[in-house]
Amino acid sequence: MNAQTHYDIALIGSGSVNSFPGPDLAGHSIVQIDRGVGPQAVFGGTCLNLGCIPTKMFVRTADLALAPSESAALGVRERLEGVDWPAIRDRIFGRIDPISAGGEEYRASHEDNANLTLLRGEARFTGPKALRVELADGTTREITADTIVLGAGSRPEIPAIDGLADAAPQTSDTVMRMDALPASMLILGSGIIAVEFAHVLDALGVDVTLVARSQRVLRAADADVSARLTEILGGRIRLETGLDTTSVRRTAEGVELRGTRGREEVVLQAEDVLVATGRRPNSDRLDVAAGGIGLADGGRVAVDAYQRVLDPGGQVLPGVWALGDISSPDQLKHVANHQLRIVRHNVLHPEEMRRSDEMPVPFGVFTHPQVAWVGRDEETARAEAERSGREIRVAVQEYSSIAYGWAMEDTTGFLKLVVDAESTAILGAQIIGPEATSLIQLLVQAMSTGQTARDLARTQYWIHPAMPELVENALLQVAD
Ligand SMILES: Cc1cc2nc3c(=O)[nH]c(=O)nc-3n(C[C@H](O)[C@H](O)[C@H](O)COP(=O)(O)OP(=O)(O)OC[C@H]3O[C@@H](n4cnc5c(N)ncnc54)[C@H](O)[C@@H]3O)c2cc1C
Ligand SMILES: NC(=O)c1ccc[n+]([C@@H]2O[C@H](COP(=O)([O-])OP(=O)(O)OC[C@H]3O[C@@H](n4cnc5c(N)ncnc54)[C@H](O)[C@@H]3O)[C@@H](O)[C@H]2O)c1
Repeated sequence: MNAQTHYDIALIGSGSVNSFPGPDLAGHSIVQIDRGVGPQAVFGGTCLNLGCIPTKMFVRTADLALAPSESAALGVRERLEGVDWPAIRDRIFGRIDPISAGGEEYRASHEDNANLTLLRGEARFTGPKALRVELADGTTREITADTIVLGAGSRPEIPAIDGLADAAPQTSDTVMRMDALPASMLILGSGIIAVEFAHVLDALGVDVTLVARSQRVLRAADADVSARLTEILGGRIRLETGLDTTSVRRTAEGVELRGTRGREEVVLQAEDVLVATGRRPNSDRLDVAAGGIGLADGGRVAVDAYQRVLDPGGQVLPGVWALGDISSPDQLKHVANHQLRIVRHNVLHPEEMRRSDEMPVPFGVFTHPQVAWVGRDEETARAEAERSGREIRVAVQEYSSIAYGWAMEDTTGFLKLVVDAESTAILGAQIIGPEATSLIQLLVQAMSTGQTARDLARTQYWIHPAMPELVENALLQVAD
């Protein structure tokens, strides 16, 4: 076993925490420990290699593949002549893989990183602020550090369903690099990953069946939005809602999923199965208990609003910080990036620390149509208003009521805006429809800067006839 090496700063991970080093830390000794993500244990974290970036490149491709089925309503006859899966996959990873490799090379050997040691392997706590790193070559290193920043992320959770793990299901870690598209795919789960991949695979010609325990997909969204998406996806793919999966088996033809709906037994078959039932934080792989670290719900590392790690008694563990999926209830890249900036600031300026929880967190779901939201849904806002004795106002604006909606011939999209009736403070907004993930940003900005619906509607020109008129018209409903 090697002697213990002490560093000023230990960083765990190469996703969001990879933005921690910088020229202003040149006088500090830093060790960055990274096991890598996915089957190839690649550098650079989930978003770049297995998450946001490749999925959205697939989604853009899928949107184009869907165009012929949508253009008919505008009097344009188009035909999809084919889908070249290897070309689609290799365009995407041909761009991403060199970025991952270049990022690793930069950390490992560029002079900018002369004060940084990169260890490719798995870190585990052996004591408070003490880590053992198992390197890829089987050797180990013992590390201690004054400051430890945990950015170890999360991984797909395979639920404890009879036979599922043995059936070697696809997950988001593997599905984007398949050798060939299957003819049919079962998707287990109905959250964000499930609805994004349902769109991608269906648009590329796969016969998709989505298996949901609940009656609606994307239940994290407002009930009306979730119901609308369920209706729309139900017109494109086979939706098996209200189904409790009891077993999954590999068969000679592919996979067989058995489940129950009430007293009815349901058997579904497909060439492959994709599991999208949530992601679990990697706190177990780090053995955080040995480091004296406390856990919050779902295996998350417990942190306070300054991203300081807490012990099991809720006390701050000095010098230990966490960010991103390992500690956050919102497993989103923009949240991880924001928390990275907060941690970096707080480590460098302990006398003027910043909180990480002062802005509303927006969600953008890149299915088809897109869904996005920020703040409260209608049901939550109503319940809160009832408790506080305040009143809310709700505006619903259909895309079909604005000029650009006519141009798009959109018949299903809408924005729902919830405001405080008196002040017109924006409490929440939900959008389902084209460019929802961009349109929501107007409302994210207003909520983050404290602009009311009245201010936002009346203190600027709104370009006519552009899509933001959807937002303007909803604001005008509540801004009198
Ligand atoms: C399919 C998919 C699509 C997504 N799309 C979006 C999207 O559109 N928008 C969005 O905002 N978010 C999206 N996300 C979520 C987003 O990818 C994550 O929230 C974000 O990447 C988390 O960043 P992180 O730095 O916390 O963790 P990661 O980027 O996962 O980094 C964790 C790092 O820790 C390392 N590590 C783990 N355990 C150890 C250990 N014991 N020792 C050493 N190293 C270790 C890993 O190698 C990795 O480098 C998506 C996720 C998935 C799976
Ligand atoms: N566009 C984006 O921002 C984006 C895209 C993809 C992923 N992500 C992040 O990744 C996280 C993980 O995504 P996800 O879709 O796996 O999780 P999720 O939490 O969005 O959805 C999980 C779904 O699986 C269901 N489920 C859980 N156990 C089940 C079981 N045994 N049988 C059937 N269904 C079961 C849940 O009811 C839920 O519908 C998301 O929470 C999100 O934060 C974000």
